[in-house]
Amino acid sequence: MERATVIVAIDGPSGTGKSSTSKAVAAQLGLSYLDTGAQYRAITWWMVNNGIDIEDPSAIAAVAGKPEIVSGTDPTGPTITVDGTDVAGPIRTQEVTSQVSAVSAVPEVRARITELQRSIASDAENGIVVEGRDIGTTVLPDADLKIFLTASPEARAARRSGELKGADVQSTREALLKRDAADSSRKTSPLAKADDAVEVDTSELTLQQVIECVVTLVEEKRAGK
Ligand SMILES: Nc1ncnc2c1ncn2[C@@H]1O[C@H](COP(=O)(O)OP(=O)(O)OP(=O)(O)O)[C@@H](O)[C@H]1O
Ligand SMILES: Nc1ccn([C@H]2C[C@H](O)[C@@H](COP(=O)(O)O)O2)c(=O)n1
Repeated sequence: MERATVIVAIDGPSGTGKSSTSKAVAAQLGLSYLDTGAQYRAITWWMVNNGIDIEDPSAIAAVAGKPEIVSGTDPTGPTITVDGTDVAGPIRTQEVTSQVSAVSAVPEVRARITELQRSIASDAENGIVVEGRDIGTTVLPDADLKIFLTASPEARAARRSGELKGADVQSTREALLKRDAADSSRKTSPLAKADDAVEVDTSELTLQQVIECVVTLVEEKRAGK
């Protein structure tokens, strides 16, 4: 029998296609969509804007509860605001990207954002696709379906360089690997594949093929297979 709601967790390193895949799958299946990386970027943006010393975890922890972060979960037009300000653009700057791993490693930040993520997921009436680094392992360990996307560093760097309009592939590759290493080695809920996640290597797949693969997995779950 087909189940009414479905919770899908999609994790993986940077540039493996989590956001593109999750948005498309959610739109196709009528589910909500949550980009948890955008939430960590938003809190990092707030820390930078408020002059918080990013090198000092206790300073970050002391103010982790202050910013109000609101995520819109329509996959065709996801939104993110901090204290009512639209930060969808500013959270993608190099300044934020280079500091987000340090901010997201602070346990008080993770506790705050994890609580927000669980609340958004439980409010999603038709189900939700939630993408990030620790969704299957920590945020939603009871998700109906867990996917772990991977891709070679070369494929990921080529994709990102294309997005950044010809940025140097080698330095893009190094920056990706540096962020992955920081995200995988932090003590609190590091980037990791859940034991029961389905791993999909996207290196040789088109985005459309990855989307079809995930849609099929969700439909099988919904059908109770
Ligand atoms: N299978 C694929 N083949 C080719 N390009 C892809 C594929 N999947 C995603 N892309 C492209 O790669 C880039 C990165 O994808 P996306 O932002 O979805 O990755 P991500 O895993 O969410 O990254 P991050 O964790 O850094 O936010 C985008 O330009 C996207 O269009
Ligand atoms: N569940 C998550 C999602 C993201 N992060 C951190 C680590 C990433 O480097 C950063 C930005 O994510 P992106 O926009 O690249 O997906 O946010 C995390 O710790 N946990």
